[in-house]
Amino acid sequence: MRWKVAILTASDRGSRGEREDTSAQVIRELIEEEMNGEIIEYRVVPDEKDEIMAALIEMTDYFRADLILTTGGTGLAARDVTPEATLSVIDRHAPGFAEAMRMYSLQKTPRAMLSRAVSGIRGKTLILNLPGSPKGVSENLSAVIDQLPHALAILTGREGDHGDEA
Ligand SMILES: Nc1ncnc2c1ncn2[C@@H]1O[C@H](COP(=O)(O)OP(=O)(O)OP(=O)(O)O)[C@@H](O)[C@H]1O
Ligand SMILES: Nc1nc2c(c(=O)[nH]1)N[C@H]1C(S)=C(S)[C@@H](COP(=O)(O)O)O[C@H]1N2
Repeated sequence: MRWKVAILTASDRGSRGEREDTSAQVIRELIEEEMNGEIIEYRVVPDEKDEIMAALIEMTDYFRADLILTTGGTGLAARDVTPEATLSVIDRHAPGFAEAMRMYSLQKTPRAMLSRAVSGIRGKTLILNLPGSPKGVSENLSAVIDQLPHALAILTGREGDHGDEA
């Protein structure tokens, strides 16, 4: 059993096909190489709360992802609404992941404080927000990836390929 991971990119430019989604590629590489995860669904939506919510709900309730990683829309710009969409679909908060990512990221750049990323649980799916830039994605995901197999094992009641390693 490999962990089933979905990637959701929230980006106006990306949804118009105006930019290669290198941030999603960074997520895919880290998940496949560091966690032996399988990307089961990938979607790009504009920075619209309803569209982000709908994608998160489908990835959870229909695709049954163990983990959803979002990228983009966590900053202070008017159209950045990924955290609000996430908070609208979760049943339970799991703030430790976002806290750990911000703490680690602040050692890389003071700009990390601009990320409003949140983390929480819908059903048996863990949802983590990551920033939009490839560098932000890499640094934030690296901060928590070692703990994810253990976290997902507890959340889902299953063991992944790598079992309870952490
Ligand atoms: N999915 C992505 N792939 C590659 N680079 C990205 C992606 N999302 C954002 N970036 C880059 O990260 C930086 C900050 O992104 P920001 O969230 O402000 O995106 P934006 O381009 O202003 O808006 P949007 O992505 O919503 O159109 C920018 O340099 C942007 O090019
Ligand atoms: N580790 C890390 N975290 C980071 C960054 C980064 O380069 N590295 N960029 C920051 C910046 S500049 C912004 S604006 C916020 C939000 O990014 P987003 O609006 O693209 O989601 O993430 C922050 N978090």
